[in-house]
Amino acid sequence: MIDLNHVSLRREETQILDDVTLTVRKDEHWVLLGRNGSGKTSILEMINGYVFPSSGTVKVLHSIYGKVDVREIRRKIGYISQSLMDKLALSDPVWEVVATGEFGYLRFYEQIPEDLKEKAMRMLAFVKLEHRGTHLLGTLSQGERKKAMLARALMADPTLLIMDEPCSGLDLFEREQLLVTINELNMKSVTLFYVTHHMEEIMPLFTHVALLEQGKLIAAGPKRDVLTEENIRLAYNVNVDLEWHQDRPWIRVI
Ligand SMILES: Nc1ncnc2c1ncn2[C@@H]1O[C@H](COP(=O)(O)OP(=O)(O)OP(=O)(O)O)[C@@H](O)[C@H]1O
Repeated sequence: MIDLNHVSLRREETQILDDVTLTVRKDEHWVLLGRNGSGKTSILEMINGYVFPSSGTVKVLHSIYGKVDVREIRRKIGYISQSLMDKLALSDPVWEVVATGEFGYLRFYEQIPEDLKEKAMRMLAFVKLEHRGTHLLGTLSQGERKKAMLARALMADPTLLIMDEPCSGLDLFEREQLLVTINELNMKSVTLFYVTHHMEEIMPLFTHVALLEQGKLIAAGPKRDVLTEENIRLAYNVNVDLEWHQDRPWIRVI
């Protein structure tokens, strides 16, 4: 699904990524963790083909970037981020915003076919937001907007779904609701690549974790191997106690 092979990224004097090698296979769901400025967004932008490495190769969905039309690959990638959320039209009905995901548009300027509306409503039902379908996006709570964005990403039936801090800004209730919906994505044949600052968001469906520190991967692999108190101390320079509860990691700073 994703193959980063000895990837480095430099911008002027800054070494943003330093020899990152990471393989994400089908049927795995990954979480990328790391401190502010460790290079997480840079990795996501590389996977989306918006940024090219200074050295190394990026292979996504069996295609090596630089040798293919990245727009073709992007059609199979769902990307959920705050910057995308900021571009969606708050004055449009939710179902219409969701339907734009079919083509990757930001807005429709023509009549929308009825079958597309029905599909958008089905995606809204999957994220349990059908009852808000005819409301305007701007009237939804932050959590509902994130769910709408997830429904929009699912319209194109992505092979890979990248989520950049989808729970940021959500209260406990909204966050848990969104996480339950994300956990239900294991019913679909989509590979998840999820960035967060909060380890308790690592829901049971996630299988693997990668830990970045100052542009270097310090650990990557099955979640219980990577999420150790020692690795967390190395990545965050904080001593923690770690416990697993209902297959989610919970940490306590000590
Ligand atoms: N175009 C650029 N030119 C110079 N430095 C850059 C550029 N883009 C990113 N950086 C630097 O690279 C580092 C990694 O940035 P990146 O946004 O990938 O980190 P991040 O882990 O996503 O951070 P956060 O958790 O705060 O979102 C940061 O120090 C950032 O300032």
